[in-house]
Amino acid sequence: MQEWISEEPARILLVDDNYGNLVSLSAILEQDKVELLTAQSADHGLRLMRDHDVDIALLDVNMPGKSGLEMAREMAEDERLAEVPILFVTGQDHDVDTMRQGYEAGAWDYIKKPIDSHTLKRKVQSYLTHVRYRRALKQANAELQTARAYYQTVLQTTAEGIVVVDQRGYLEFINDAMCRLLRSHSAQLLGANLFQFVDEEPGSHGDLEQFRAAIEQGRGFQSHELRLKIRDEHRIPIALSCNPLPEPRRGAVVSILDVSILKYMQSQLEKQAITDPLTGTLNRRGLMQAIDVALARAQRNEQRLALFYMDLDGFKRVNDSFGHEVGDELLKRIAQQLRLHIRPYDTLARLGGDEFVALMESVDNIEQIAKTAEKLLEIVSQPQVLKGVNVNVGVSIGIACYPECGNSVSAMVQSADMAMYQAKSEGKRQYRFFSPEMNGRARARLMLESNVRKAVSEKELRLYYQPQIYLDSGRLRGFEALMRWQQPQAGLIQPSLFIPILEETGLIHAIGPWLHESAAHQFRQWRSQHHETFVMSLNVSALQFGSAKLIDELQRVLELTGIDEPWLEIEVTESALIDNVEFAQQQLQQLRDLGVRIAIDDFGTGYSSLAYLRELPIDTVKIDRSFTASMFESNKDAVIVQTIVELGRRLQMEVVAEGVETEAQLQWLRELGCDIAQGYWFSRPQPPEEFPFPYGPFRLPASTATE
Ligand SMILES: Nc1nc2c(ncn2[C@@H]2O[C@H](COP(=O)(O)O[C@H]3[C@@H](O)[C@H](n4cnc5c(=O)[nH]c(N)nc54)O[C@@H]3COP(=O)(O)O)[C@@H](O)[C@H]2O)c(=O)[nH]1
Repeated sequence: MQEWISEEPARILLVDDNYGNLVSLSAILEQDKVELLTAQSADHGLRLMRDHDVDIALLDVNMPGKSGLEMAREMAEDERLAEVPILFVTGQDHDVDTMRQGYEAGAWDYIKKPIDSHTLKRKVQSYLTHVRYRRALKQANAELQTARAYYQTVLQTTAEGIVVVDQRGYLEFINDAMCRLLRSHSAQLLGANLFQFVDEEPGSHGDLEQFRAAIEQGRGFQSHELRLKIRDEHRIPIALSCNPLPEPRRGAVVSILDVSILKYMQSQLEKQAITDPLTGTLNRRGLMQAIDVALARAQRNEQRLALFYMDLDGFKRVNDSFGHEVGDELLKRIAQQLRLHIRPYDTLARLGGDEFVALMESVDNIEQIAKTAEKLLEIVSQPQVLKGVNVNVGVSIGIACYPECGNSVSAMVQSADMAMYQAKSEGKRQYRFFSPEMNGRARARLMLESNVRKAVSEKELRLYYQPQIYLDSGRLRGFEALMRWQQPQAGLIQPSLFIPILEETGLIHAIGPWLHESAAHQFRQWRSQHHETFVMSLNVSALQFGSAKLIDELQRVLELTGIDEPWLEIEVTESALIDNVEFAQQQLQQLRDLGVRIAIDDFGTGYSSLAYLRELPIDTVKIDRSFTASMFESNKDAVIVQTIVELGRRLQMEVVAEGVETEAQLQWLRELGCDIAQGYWFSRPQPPEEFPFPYGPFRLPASTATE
């Protein structure tokens, strides 16, 4: 039998009180893919329909009891059965009214007996197809509803504002997040134009126009430079992304994210990157940016700019004496006071340590700048009480001006730095304007500095020795070791030229061990040839004296020589002691405990405080050679020399007169009772091989040698 249904299986209900009709209908419709349900009454048919999903029902119109029409009406009232197509099978010609009643009851069609099998099959197949389409449509519709609900949920619950706009920017859809961002309702917003809510960040590169063009031309676009205007009250930064709608729709989907927090965090990070955490002023990086901007502005407006480079004087002493907490407090206090005394729009920065920079824009003339510098000097020099202690520092200021000092950030900073250095080296607590000569000096210094570094690494430094002689006997008291630089091209270089550089670069610490060892080695060699003990004096600068390593270093040297005599003497200047008397006292005592003798160098040129002669463990006082040189010309200098000699005698300290060049000086010092002399009259400082050992005694002028 040829199959008349080519699609899915179908379930067909046949209802007829006549069993024969049921059999013949079944015979026509029967085939593999069809399941036939038969009933001989309407009620039975209804039961079957409630128990099974029926695709189509063929009902006899006239049946005893409940008719086909009544069954159809009952089906219409049942939601599940109402959609099942009904074909009335009838044996009579019905009038129009009866037919209409049938259709009203739910009939889809009529089929007349005797039944033409071909017509029946075609009709049944056509209604089955219809049923399937309807079911598929329903299914698709249900799926669509689900998808819609899904996307609706996504759209409405996302934190991103999402809108759909037409090509001119009019809003066609707006999600809840976007309504919340704009603090409005979708009903109020739909139909409005998106561009009335968007503007651009100052300094943006035309992002608003590009966004408008992208919407009009159906292109994608992204920006982080746009802002959302909220009720014309304020603006929030947004990240915006737009994508064109798929064809044939015109317009775009725009997603908008509030990035206020992100931008705030970003700005905080940027702020931190340019701020000094201790004082809250700008740091070096911030300052460089500020100078850059200020220079551009000054160029544009043809105005003068002044950069004040400030380095505190005596800050290290505060830190060493009172601790870092007080040091930090002082830096904070100074920053506050500087801020109060510069104009609100001027820039203040700390470059780390005790260096501050103030940048002043639109300054009219040099006098105004000088007045400001004087004010800054005065502010910083004010005594402060911090954590219960009195603190006093000063400041050295270097000033560089635009346009005089060039138009680059580095030129300005370097010039001000050089001028500050000049102010420091000329006595501190003052200000200096940068001058081109400073530049030349700075270059020369830089060259010298690199050469000094080379001198250390290439071992070009030497020790020369100058003898010290007892004035009563002419015997050798000892030697002062003096450093020299044997420069291959320039020859012998005096220490006043290179020792300051060794100190500023910290190289003095690197050469310390070599220097001490060389002197000790020399002493041991000479001591083995000399019949009496003598002293070896080493110069120790303020920086070396302040080093915590000095004691260990000298102990090592003493152990190295293994000579159990008080042979080692160190010469320190008054300024090295006066900087921190408490520390000096401890340091000197430790040296004394090691058996090291202490000499005060250049006595009379510094503070000459009698109190420290009493409090500090001092063995020797050296009269500065400037007094020796002028004691015959200046009565005052003669009195000073006489007083120092007298003081030494009374305090039981040895007195060494430096710079003795003439016999007359020698004679007079002997008459005064000065113990020891050192100077060219005996010998210039010389390399060790120039001294014959045993050395001395010196034959002193006859008239006085006998006294
Ligand atoms: N920290 C260190 N400082 C050192 C070291 N070596 C030297 N120095 C210091 O350098 C300063 C200059 O020293 P120098 O040029 O060697 O001058 C010394 C003598 O040459 C000079 N002198 C000695 N006698 C005379 C004289 O009769 N006339 C005259 N015009 N000059 C003379 O005096 C200097 C010795 O001075 P002083 O040290 O004060 O005793 C100098 O201050 C050294 O301290 C070093 O290794 N480390």
